[in-house]
Amino acid sequence: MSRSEAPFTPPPPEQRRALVVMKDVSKVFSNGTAALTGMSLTVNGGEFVSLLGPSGCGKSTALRIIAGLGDTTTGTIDWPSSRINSKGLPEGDVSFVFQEPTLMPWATVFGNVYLPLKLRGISKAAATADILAALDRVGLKDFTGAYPRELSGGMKMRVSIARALVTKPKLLLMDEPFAALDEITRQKLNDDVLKLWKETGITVIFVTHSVFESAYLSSRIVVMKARPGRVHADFPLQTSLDRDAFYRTSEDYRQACETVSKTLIEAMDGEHH
Ligand SMILES: Nc1ncnc2c1ncn2[C@@H]1O[C@H](COP(=O)(O)OP(=O)(O)OP(=O)(O)O)[C@@H](O)[C@H]1O
Repeated sequence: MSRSEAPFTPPPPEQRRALVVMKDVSKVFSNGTAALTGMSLTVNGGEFVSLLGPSGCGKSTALRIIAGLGDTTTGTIDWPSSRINSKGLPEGDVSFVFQEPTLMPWATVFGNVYLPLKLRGISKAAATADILAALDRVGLKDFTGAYPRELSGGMKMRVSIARALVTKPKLLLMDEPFAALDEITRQKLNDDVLKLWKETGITVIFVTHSVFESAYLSSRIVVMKARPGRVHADFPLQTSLDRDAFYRTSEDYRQACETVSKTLIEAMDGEHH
């Protein structure tokens, strides 16, 4: 990537309308586990927010609740800038990418990306342009006819991202999407996701265990604390540099990693390792 590109900057104010507002959310599972308590978080349009924290601090639970994949015990989730359906969910505005690509092995790359549109009753002919555009975005337009077994782990994850993008969501929720990939593939996918974020203006909430990954990707970091899960720290991460291979070896990045790392250690203070 050339150094002449615009530096990494947070989205302009007009994009920064609240997209999702989690207010005082608690979650107690039926076995009595208090996964979240009093969690409040407002994510604005155009942000790239990483949720970071020790194992079991409720990152996935928070993401699933935002996605409507689980109820809150108390508290509310509001979508101030979305149209809400009868289930209280923002119709079509949210997509989820899991750690496992969860592709259908019997369907081609094209068929896998078609699925969310098929479920909405859209014909293949009407969906084709959007499917190809989503595959192009993740660099897979030459693999439409391939089957998942023919793809590498990174490519499978790209298909999973294309499937999430094909519905043109405002918000992309990613739960440790690259944790199972090797380091080089992971860095490549980090760059691809950043490019996607910059080019489309999509809002991302990204769950990760990695200080380095969160410091590389995010415009804002939310560090959570465990037992019960809650927000420990919430801060923006700005830099004068574009985030690319040069950024990875820059002083700005080193400082960002140090800040995130110190905050994470604070959040884990008192835990037994
Ligand atoms: N369906 C469930 N039933 C009971 N307890 C659950 C359930 N799902 C999660 N938990 C518990 O809730 C707490 C938060 O879990 P969660 O998976 O949200 O944490 P996490 O921060 O994403 O963890 P990790 O980083 O290890 O993935 C944990 O103690 C977990 O064991």
